[in-house]
Amino acid sequence: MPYQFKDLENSCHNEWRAYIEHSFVKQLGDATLAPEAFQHYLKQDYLFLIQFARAYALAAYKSPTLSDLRHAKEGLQAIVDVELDLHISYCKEWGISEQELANLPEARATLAYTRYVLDTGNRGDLLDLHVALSPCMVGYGEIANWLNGRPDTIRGDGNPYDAWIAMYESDEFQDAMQAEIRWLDERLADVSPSRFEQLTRIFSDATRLEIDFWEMGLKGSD
Ligand SMILES: Cc1ncc(CN)c(N)n1
Repeated sequence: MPYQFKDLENSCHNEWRAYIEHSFVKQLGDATLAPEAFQHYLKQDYLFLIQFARAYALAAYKSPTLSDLRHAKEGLQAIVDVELDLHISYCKEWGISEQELANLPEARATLAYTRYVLDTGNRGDLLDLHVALSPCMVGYGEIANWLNGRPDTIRGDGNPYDAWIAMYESDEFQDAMQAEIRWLDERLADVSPSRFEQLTRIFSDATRLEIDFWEMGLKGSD
């Protein structure tokens, strides 16, 4: 049976569910999240997105074919033109200026996650890098869908975090997520069991680092 992206999720089912259904996510959905926790998360996420844009640029550099290059360009564009733009205007609404964002120090959880992905991409090939990027791209789309299916989730004006959910349920983000899954499904179909084993380690590491990112937001850790 050829491997698929779903097999990566299944290989670390507990960590994946702990990431998708984290308390930070639940509180964001039912509007009980402390505003300070959200603001801390937003600031660090700006720094995170800048490093992730670099990782997509690295994917472009590592692309052997025009189609891989286009895929990397779409990932970079989704972060720079869609997510970061929305993020900056969203931060303004939460009282965080672009100037403040530009001068922030990175929290340890941000450093650990982003440098892990960049290092994995530098050491490995394009598939290693995309597997390391996938909990970010696929996870947030899945989180928006999971929140929408949860009875406790509040949508609309009654939830100050509604715009955050809207960003990740948007067609643009969901399309980018599906494109990433398709790209991975095509590549994973050809890998051997031992190669798949190596990739599950990368996927599990990146998923655990996503969990740490939520924890950093909840605890306000630097
Ligand atoms: C930490 C984190 N992970 C994922 C995403 C979604 N691109 C994000 N904005 N921030």
